[in-house]
Amino acid sequence: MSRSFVVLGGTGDLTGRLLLPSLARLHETGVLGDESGLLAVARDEWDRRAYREWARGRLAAHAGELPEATRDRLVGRLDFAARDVTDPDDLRAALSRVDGEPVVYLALPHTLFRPTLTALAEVGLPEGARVVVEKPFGTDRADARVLNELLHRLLPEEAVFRVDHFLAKQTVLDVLGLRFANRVFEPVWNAAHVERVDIVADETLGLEGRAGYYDRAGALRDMVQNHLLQLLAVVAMEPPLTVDASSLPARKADVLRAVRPPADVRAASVRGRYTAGTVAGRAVPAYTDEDGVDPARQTETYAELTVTVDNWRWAGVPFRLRSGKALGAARQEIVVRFRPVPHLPFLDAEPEPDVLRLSLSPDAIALEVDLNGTGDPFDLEREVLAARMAPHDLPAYALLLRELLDGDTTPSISDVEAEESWRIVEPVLAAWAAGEVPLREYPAGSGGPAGHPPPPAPARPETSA
Ligand SMILES: NC(=O)C1=CN([C@@H]2O[C@H](COP(=O)(O)OP(=O)(O)OC[C@H]3O[C@@H](n4cnc5c(N)ncnc54)[C@H](OP(=O)(O)O)[C@@H]3O)[C@@H](O)[C@H]2O)C=CC1
Ligand SMILES: O=C1O[C@H](COP(=O)(O)O)[C@@H](O)[C@H](O)[C@H]1O
Repeated sequence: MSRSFVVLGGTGDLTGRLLLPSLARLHETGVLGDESGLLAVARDEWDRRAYREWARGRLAAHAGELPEATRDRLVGRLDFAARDVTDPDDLRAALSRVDGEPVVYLALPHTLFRPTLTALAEVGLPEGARVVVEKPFGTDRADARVLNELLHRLLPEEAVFRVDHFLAKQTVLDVLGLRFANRVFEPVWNAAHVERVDIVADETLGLEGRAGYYDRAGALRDMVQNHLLQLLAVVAMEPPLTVDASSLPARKADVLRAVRPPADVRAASVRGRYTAGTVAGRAVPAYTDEDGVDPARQTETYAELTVTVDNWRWAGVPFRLRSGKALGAARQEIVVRFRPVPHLPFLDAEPEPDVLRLSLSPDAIALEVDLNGTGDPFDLEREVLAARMAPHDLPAYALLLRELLDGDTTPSISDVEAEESWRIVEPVLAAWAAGEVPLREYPAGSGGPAGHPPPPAPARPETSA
């Protein structure tokens, strides 16, 4: 049976910047066979020719490394339907354009998942269909529950793919290898040896024309509720029996169940929004001056949250999650800080405890340790044992699309995880909405809201081990 790929939200930023380039790669490698139909759906009054022109431009901008002939082969296969996907008749008409088992990808603003799945449940899907839902999975926990019910009415859980592309990033996959394929880390991977964990996703990008989605999401829903909590889950989970769809999501779900939201949201969270500034020499307007932003929504572009994982392994260890837009420096990393040694046999020395940095961009791992220096043999000096990984053959989105086209849900978020993640952030969203935590302003290009510096930068430029 042939497969078709249907993107609902086929003119959006995600489709143009990440999905089309990934599809072009997969088409080239044969994962996406020539028999597969490719259909994009959005409300724009375009025809197939106009859509192909748009797609050609997106591919030139975001997949320039692929030969033009490769990009053109994908473009030549694209079909477009100008339809409202929340309308069952429109959706039925759009789906009737493809044959075979459809993979229906909801590349839509999160507020549209419910009306779209409701329409899809009315239209129905053929045997063998799959549904892919982007993040954040709904608007809150109640909405996520409804989404899960709608999905389960349509399909078995094995045919549902809740996307979190951070799970397909190389360093995140490397955390599994590092922890579970080596003897040295796991014995110290617990509260007895780890003092704190920082999970950071600082971006230099601003809104990038995405107000339609972002202004109703904000940094907490856009990054913390999903990507950063998934990183926390991968770092903190118990060893899975096997790295597969039955074990990995279940072990992550255990961690998320154990995460305790902060009792004092005011003390444990920071909420910020950028004002006008300069990022890497580029003038950035204030968030509130961006097209489509409604300042009355008080949407945050910076979110920070500290939680604990209340289980045997992690009791008492703070996990600080932080993400912001239009910051001065881009940084994506997981930083594991170890406790000091129980007794230091070096008189007068006050070394920093060990730090393990797992960098997602670029993909690199660095262990900062204290060694006897090159000068006085009994003095301590900070050294960095570092490894930088060559890029994966496939970028994260292409890897995810390959897995979902194969029907492997190992890197998917389970229904339980999706709902638990909302449970964790909901008290924070409620406190923020009630104005209990001030919305602090920070200039674009700065380090974030004043008084909340990022975790210390690496000890010194990395050298390859
Ligand atoms: N952009 C990114 O970097 C990333 C985005 N994501 C996720 O992807 C999803 C989409 O984000 P993004 O692409 O940025 O959002 P955009 O606002 O850029 O795109 C939304 C798309 O949905 C379409 N759409 C909206 N309403 C309807 C409707 N009723 N019927 C049919 N089509 C509709 C829009 O077209 P039109 O309005 O013309 O109908 C457009 O094609 C979000 O869930 C986001 O979290 C995930 C990772 C990265
Ligand atoms: O999901 C999202 O992720 C991107 C950051 O992902 P990256 O792979 O480019 O690091 C973020 O910019 C966007 O706001 C968010 O929707």
